Amino acid sequence: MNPFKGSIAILGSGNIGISLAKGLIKANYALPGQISLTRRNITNLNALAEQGFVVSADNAAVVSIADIVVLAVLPQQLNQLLEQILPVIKPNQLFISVVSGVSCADIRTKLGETVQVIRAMPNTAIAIGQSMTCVATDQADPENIQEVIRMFETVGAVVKINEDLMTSATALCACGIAFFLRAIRAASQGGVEIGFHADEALKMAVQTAKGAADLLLQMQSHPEQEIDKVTSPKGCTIAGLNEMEHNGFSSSLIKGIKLSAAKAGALYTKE
Ligand SMILES: NC(=O)C1=CN([C@@H]2O[C@H](COP(=O)(O)OP(=O)(O)OC[C@H]3O[C@@H](n4cnc5c(N)ncnc54)[C@H](O)[C@@H]3O)[C@@H](O)[C@H]2O)C=CC1
Ligand SMILES: O=C(O)[C@@H]1CCC=N1
Repeated sequence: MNPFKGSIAILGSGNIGISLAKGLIKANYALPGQISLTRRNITNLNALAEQGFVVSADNAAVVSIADIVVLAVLPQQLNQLLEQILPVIKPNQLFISVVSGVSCADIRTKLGETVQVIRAMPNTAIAIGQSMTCVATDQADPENIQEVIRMFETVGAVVKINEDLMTSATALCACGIAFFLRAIRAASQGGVEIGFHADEALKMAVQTAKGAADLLLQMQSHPEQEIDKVTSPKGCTIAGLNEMEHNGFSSSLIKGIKLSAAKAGALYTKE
């Protein structure tokens, strides 16, 4: 892998900003000294400073020297942040926004038409190189799109999508981590009811979920193909599965994902 040579500023180093920083280091995309992390209260970044990351509360200072700027604050915190950095941005500077519900055009409206804006929607598994990241832009240059795809490919899988699907990607992939985690927790709770200690039930549920995901990834098969191999006629799997469906298992996931997507599209207020 060809490491990135420039400097990266991650503005808003909370859950996803820190996960991204850790993932990029783990993947050898950059060295800690190439990555500046900002946050309102930087004492929360002491451990990362000790690992060699540049830590600062001064967004404008780090943007003024950055080749790539990652916007990783909450949607409701974005306008104030953009006002802070507006005086120091450089023409054609590359901005990667992971902020949900904010378009490339929204960001250019605040920073000016010369900046390059690409949106990325990773998930927290980026910290261990297992993100599903969707990337979209309206008018960024192809070489910048390639660099952003390369960056996120070092920390998981990447799909380039149309920008109008970014809120859907937020629900399915970024929120999706939480949905699958809750499913694993529920399975482990079921495991406790049928006789296992909580720790062993969780371990069994986690490995079983991992096996299910890996089956699909490695066999390139459809979930129902794999389900058909488990459901013996008159057996216990189909009995359990149908009971779950009678109680709305698939329907509940579908409805939750639809609601998340609608909410993701309404998180940002332009003014
Ligand atoms: N958490 C997740 O799994 C994902 C989150 N996102 C998006 O990433 C963004 C951040 O989400 P989280 O990391 O979960 O939120 P968070 O609340 O953990 O992190 C945001 C950070 O920004 C800092 N911040 C706020 N204003 C600032 C400013 N002016 N200057 C510097 N730092 C500032 C806050 O102190 C906080 O540490 C959101 O827009 C969210 O929609 C996208 C994909 C996944
Ligand atoms: O819950 C949220 O709003 C953010 C966006 C995607 C994941 N977390």
